[in-house]
Formats: sequence, C-alpha cells, structure tokens
Amino acid sequence: MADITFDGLQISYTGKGEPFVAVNGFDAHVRDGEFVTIVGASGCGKSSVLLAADGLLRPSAGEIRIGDQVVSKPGPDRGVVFQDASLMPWRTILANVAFGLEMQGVDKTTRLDRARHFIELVGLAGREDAHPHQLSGGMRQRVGIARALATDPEVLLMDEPFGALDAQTRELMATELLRIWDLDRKTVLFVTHGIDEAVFLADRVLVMGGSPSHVVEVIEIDLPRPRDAAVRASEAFGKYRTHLAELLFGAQAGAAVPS
Ligand SMILES: Nc1ncnc2c1ncn2[C@@H]1O[C@H](COP(=O)(O)OP(=O)(O)OP(=O)(O)O)[C@@H](O)[C@H]1O
Repeated sequence: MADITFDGLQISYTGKGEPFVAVNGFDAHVRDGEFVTIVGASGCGKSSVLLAADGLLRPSAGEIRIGDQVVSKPGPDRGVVFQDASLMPWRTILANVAFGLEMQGVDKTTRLDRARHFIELVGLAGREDAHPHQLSGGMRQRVGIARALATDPEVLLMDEPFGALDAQTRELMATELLRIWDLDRKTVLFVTHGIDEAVFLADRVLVMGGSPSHVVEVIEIDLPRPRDAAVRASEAFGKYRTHLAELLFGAQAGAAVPS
C-alpha cells in the first residue's frame, strides 16, 4: 500500500530567535493510487510539507507514514519532481534519466533500457543523446518526470513542476502527466499555485490556510476522467475554480473567475 498519512504534522524553522512554526496540525490522508493537489497562499508551507514527505525535512511534531512506514529519510519508494528539473548539465538525457537506477546498482543494460523506455513515455524519443541545455524548459521537466518514474517509485511528490512554464505548455504538460499517471496510477501529491491546474489534475484538492497553516478544506473533484478540453470547459469545472478562488482570495476574486 502506498497511501500517505499526515498525522498532526508540525514543521518549525529555527533561526537566531524563537523557532518559527510554519505548519501545525496538518492532518491528511492520500489514498493509494490517488492524485491529490495542494494549494494555498505563497509561503503557507506547501513545499515544506512536500519536503517532509520526501524525508528531507524532519517534522518538529507529528509524523508522516507511507503505508505503515514512518518517513525519516528519502527512499526509493518516493520519486520527486521540483520546479527546476535539476538535471546534471554534463550528462546526456539518457544518463540523467538512468541516474537513480545507477545509484541503486542496477546493471548498465537494464538501466539504459529502462531509461529509454521512460524517455519515450514522456515524448522525448530521439533526444537521448542531447544535453539539458539543448532542451526547452518543458522538455527538461519531461526529463525530470522520466527520471522520477524510472526507479518505479510508489509515490510521486511534485512541487510546482510546471511552475516555470508558459500557460500553454503548462496545460499540455498537465494532460501529458495524466496520460502517464493513468498507465499505473501511482499515488501523487502535487503542489501548485494554479487553481485550474489543481482542479484539472486532482481527485481531491487540499487547501492550506491559517497561521501556522494546516488543511482548511478538502475538495473532492467529481469530474470525469480522462480529463480533456471538454472537461476543462465544463460548468462543473468552472464551479470548482470559483470555489477555490473564493477560498484562496475571497469572494470578490471568486466572482471574477469566469466559469
Ligand atoms: N529554510 C528555512 N528557514 C526558515 N524559514 C523557512 C525556510 N524554508 C521555508 N521557510 C518559511 O516557512 C514558510 C513556508 O515556506 P514554504 O516554502 O514551505 O511555503 P510555500 O507555500 O511552498 O511557498 P511558495 O508558494 O511561495 O513556494 C515561509 O514562511 C518560509 O519563509
């Protein structure tokens, strides 16, 4: 089981003065195979929650469990994609995607075969020998996704993976991500600033708010899959957008979002 449980999660940062409690009482459950997005105002702690789920940040109270295992450090059960794909510039695309498998000691033939498979899956077949600087921002994010998938993690943690892309590429990437996710439905936790993106991708949206922040509302997105342009244009989609905008920016902002 690759469900994720956040149980009374608290995240504090210690500096020179008093510790700063960024997140407190964050409770949530992401079901096995579910696609959950997290939204909230800038600085509310979305990335902190994701870093803690990856095991890179130790909670000051509470715990995170993947299945029945308490998260204490990064592990092969989790694949991570950040806003900046953080590729190694001196490595080819193939070698970047194969990197995690190399770290796991997978033999060369197997890891290159697997890397090629995932490069093809993200639509970059033919670019295996290119270097990251020869690719567009969207292509680099595709490489980041292929790299995260190559080790076959149970859980994908994604922090604004399309945040640096233009609006059109961003929409395209969201559709592509859902196509890939649909192949084996990994458990996904996806942080975004984008209201449309949050609704389009998710089975459920976790809305963060408060100070220190926590989950203030969980919205079940009852829209059909596969999600496509027709779903995006539907009245139901518009209602979810308006509701989310109201929650995040107040009633006036919600009214300004066209459905
Ligand atoms: N290393 C750190 N040291 C001290 N404070 C930090 C550190 N990292 C984050 N913070 C603070 O913790 C809070 C949450 O930050 P975090 O980056 O998790 O928010 P976020 O919701 O992901 O923000 P954004 O949407 O702008 O990316 C912020 O107030 C931030 O200033």
